[in-house]
Amino acid sequence: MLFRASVHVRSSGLRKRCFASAAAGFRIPVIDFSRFRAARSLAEKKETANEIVSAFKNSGFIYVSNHGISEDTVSNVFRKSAAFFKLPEGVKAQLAWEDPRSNRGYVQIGRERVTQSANAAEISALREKAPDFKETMEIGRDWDSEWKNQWPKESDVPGFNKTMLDFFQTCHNLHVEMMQSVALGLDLSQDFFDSKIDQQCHNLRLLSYPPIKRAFLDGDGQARAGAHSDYGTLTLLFQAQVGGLEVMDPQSGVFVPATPIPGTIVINVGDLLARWSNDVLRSTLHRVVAPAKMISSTETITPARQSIAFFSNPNFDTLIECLPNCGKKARYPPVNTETYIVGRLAATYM
Ligand SMILES: O=C(O)CCC(=O)C(=O)O
Ligand SMILES: [Fe+2]
Repeated sequence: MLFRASVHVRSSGLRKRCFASAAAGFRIPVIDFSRFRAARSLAEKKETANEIVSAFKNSGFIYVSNHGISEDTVSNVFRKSAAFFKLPEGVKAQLAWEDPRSNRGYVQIGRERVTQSANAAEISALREKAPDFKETMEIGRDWDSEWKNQWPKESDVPGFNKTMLDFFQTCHNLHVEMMQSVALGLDLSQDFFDSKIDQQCHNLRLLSYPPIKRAFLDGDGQARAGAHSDYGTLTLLFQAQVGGLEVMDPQSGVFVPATPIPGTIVINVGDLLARWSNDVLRSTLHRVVAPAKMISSTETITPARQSIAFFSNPNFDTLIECLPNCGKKARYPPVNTETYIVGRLAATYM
C-alpha cells in the first residue's frame, strides 16, 4: 500500500520536512555528513556511520546534506555541462565514446541502454525497442597511461576541462570519506578501503535528457533511463530540480520518487560494493521517468533535465571478495574490479 512518508532533514541549515511517496517502511534518509567530520571521538563518528550503513542495508540510497561541496561548485559544473551539450552534434560526435575499457567520451541518444540484464542480446533487443532518452559525456582520470579523455576544444566550452577535473578530484575526496564511514559502519577499521580505492578509477558522467513528448515516455518499458543498478562502489548523484528519479522499494517492487532536495547529493550503493559486502549492502534498482509534476496537466512535453553522476569504483586491480563481518559463506566467487566493470559496460553500449 502506498502512503506519504516523511523524510526529515537533520541539518540546521536545511531544517524542513520533505515528503515523498513511499511504500510502507521504505525510506531514503537524509544524512548530515558534517556530524561525521566534526565528531570528536570514534564512537561519535560511528553514530553517523551506522546511520549510513543501516540505510545502505535497507534502501541502498541516502541523501547527504552538508557534504562540503559548495553550491557554487555544483552549479558551475551544471553550467559547463549544459554548454557542452549545446555544441553542434558534429562537434560532439568527434568526441565519441569508443571503448568500454576507456569509458570516456560523448554518448549520443540511444547508444546506451541501462538495464539489469547482463545478456548482450537481450540488451540489444531492449535498446531497439525502448532506448534511453539521454545523451552523456563520460570523463575518467586524466593521467591514465592508456586511455585519454575526449576533451572539447577550450574555445568551444571555455573552462570545461578544468572545471570537470577539479570536480572529479572533489568527488573522489568525498568518496574516500564516504567509504570510511561504510568501513566503520561495517565494524572494519576506518581506513580499511583507503588503499583499495585511491587510484581514482572512477567515471564522471554528465547527463542531459532533452525535452521529450510525454507520450513517448508513457510507452511500454520506455524511460529517460531504464531501470538499472550502478556498477561500482558508490554513485554520487547531483540532480537538478526537474525530478523524475525513482528508486525501487526492494520489499514491494514499487518505484518511489527520489524527489530532489536542494543542497543534497543522492548517494547509492553499486553492484560491486553489494557483492563485496556479500549482499549485506543493497544495490537498488532505479530509473528516470517523466517527472511527476508537469508544468501543467495538459503539458505534453517534459522539460529538459540535467544531472551529474560520479560513479566511484575500487582500484581496477582490487580483487572483490567477501568482506570481513559480512557473513560466513561467500555468495560470489572473487572478481577483479576491471574485469567486472568493463564487462558490464561492454554489455550496455552499442
Ligand atoms: O539522471 C539521474 O538522475 C540518474 C542517472 C543514473 O541513474 C545513471 O546514469 O546511472
Ligand atoms: Fe544509475
